[in-house]
Amino acid sequence: MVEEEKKQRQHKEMEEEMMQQLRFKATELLIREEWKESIQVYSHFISLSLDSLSKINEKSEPDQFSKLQKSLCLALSNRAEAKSRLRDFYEALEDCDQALQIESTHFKTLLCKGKILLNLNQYSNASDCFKLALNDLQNNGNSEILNGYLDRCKKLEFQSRMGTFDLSDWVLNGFRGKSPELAEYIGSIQIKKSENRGRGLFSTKNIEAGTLLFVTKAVATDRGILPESVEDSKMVMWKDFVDKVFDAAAKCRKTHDLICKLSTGEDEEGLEVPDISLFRPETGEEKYLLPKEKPEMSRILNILDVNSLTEDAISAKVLGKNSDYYGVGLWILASFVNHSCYPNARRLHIGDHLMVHASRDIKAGEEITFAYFDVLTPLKKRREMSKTWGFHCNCKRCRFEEDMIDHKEGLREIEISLECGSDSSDGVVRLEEGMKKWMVKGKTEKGYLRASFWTIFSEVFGSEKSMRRWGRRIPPVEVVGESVADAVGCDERVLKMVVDGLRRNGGGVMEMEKAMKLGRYVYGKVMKKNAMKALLELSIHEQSYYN
Ligand SMILES: C[S@@+](CC[C@H](N)C(=O)[O-])C[C@H]1O[C@@H](n2cnc3c(N)ncnc32)[C@H](O)[C@@H]1O
Repeated sequence: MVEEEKKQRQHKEMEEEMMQQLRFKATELLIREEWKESIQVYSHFISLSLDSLSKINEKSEPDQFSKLQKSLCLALSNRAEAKSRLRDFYEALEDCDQALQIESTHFKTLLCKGKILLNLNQYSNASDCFKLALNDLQNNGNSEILNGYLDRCKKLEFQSRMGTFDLSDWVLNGFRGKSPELAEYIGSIQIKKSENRGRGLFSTKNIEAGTLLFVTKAVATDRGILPESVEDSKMVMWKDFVDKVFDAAAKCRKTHDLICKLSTGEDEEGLEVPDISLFRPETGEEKYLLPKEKPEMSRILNILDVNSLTEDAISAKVLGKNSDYYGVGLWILASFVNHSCYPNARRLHIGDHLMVHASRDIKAGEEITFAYFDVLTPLKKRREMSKTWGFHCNCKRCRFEEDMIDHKEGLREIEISLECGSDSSDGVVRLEEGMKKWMVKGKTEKGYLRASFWTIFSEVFGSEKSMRRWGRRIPPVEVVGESVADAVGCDERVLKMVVDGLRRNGGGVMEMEKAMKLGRYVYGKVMKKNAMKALLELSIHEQSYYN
């Protein structure tokens, strides 16, 4: 009997020794930031601890039980930290919850959980964690850090609720340092059926130009500065990007299910119309679930073909990056926005966030659209581009121009001379005089046509020689610019030309106000006046600024 007891004690001691060594090893790997290896060792330790705990009677061996529980809690907490570093957020949250079941106020775990929730845009849940940690006695000396996190949660929660974003400091600092931390936000929008274009995003009230419509964080992005072999590099980036999206869908049920709601380009009319509340940052399972099934690679590829956006597209603006920068990404809510050749929204890329704002005034119930390709081009070119996207754009502007080209003499000739690349600067005069002859009276319709022949307008307005020749026979730059901006939304090129023109003409306060108005169309109301002024300066000197 004594012999048996001795054997048992020896076995137990050996087991304890082994666990101690495992714990040391795992901690060492964690300190060395070898996350994967550390997770493996912690997992071994955790399963041994659970096994030992199941064999101990809590009542007869309370000290041993409590000691084991404590080290299990710490191991779960550390494994959560390592998993979160690998962005396995949902698995990490499961570990946090298990640790908190053992010790509901465990400081390290609450801090880790709060940081993960903040990353997942669950600001108020994150805030609850930091508050609990702040109340905990173990937080000795960490109050400052916790209060810092609480302030961030408060700021992001406010942004997310009110849609008040301010990029002024970052802009005025010349985009130095990390891009500002942004919340996700959903303004006055809803998803509805769009006539002949599957589903689309619609405004639920009248919206003023510049107002933010939504801010959303990428599921995944891939970016870089493009070297010489551009196409090869784009292919490598695309593969990397596909893997990241697949990985994100495999790790989280909510992401997987939302991605699966996106169009694969087939049978769009029959697709379900999801409720906008599904996309709110705080909507989500309390339990952090893995997808029911593995994502289907062929489906993901089709979805990415139809929905991924490039950051450097002409209809977008990436703040704080130089011009040879290329980025591709998937932003779920933005994937419900259809294209129009007279779009009323624009996108701004800040870090991983996409901010979409009204680039013209939008009426309640109107569909929100942005341009998938350059819309400052003639109808024929736009037709070619929408074909490569797999659809035929039948928007009001396209229908109007089709009718004009078919019935008004002279318009097709201007288009052809522009296509031939010959000196077509007289085209602006032919167009302006043609519009009088063709009885094009509306400001919007004039804006449509001027937008289509933007290239020749910019050539004439940009050349002193052409201005001397044609200048008196065409409207001033700000009239043309404003009509284009009001009809098809402003664009950086339009803005630059108008600001240049105003400056050349010695623009005063009124002119500056006009430029500021166009600036808000391009960048949205996300910065104060002085930052916008600095940005307008940059749009003029962009080349020298980045060199
Ligand atoms: C990013 S999705 C936009 C949302 C999509 N309508 C849906 O129901 O999920 C892009 C697809 O929408 C359709 N689409 C977008 N703009 C369109 C337009 N102007 N005319 C026709 N179809 C359009 C095309 O099928 C395109 O491949």
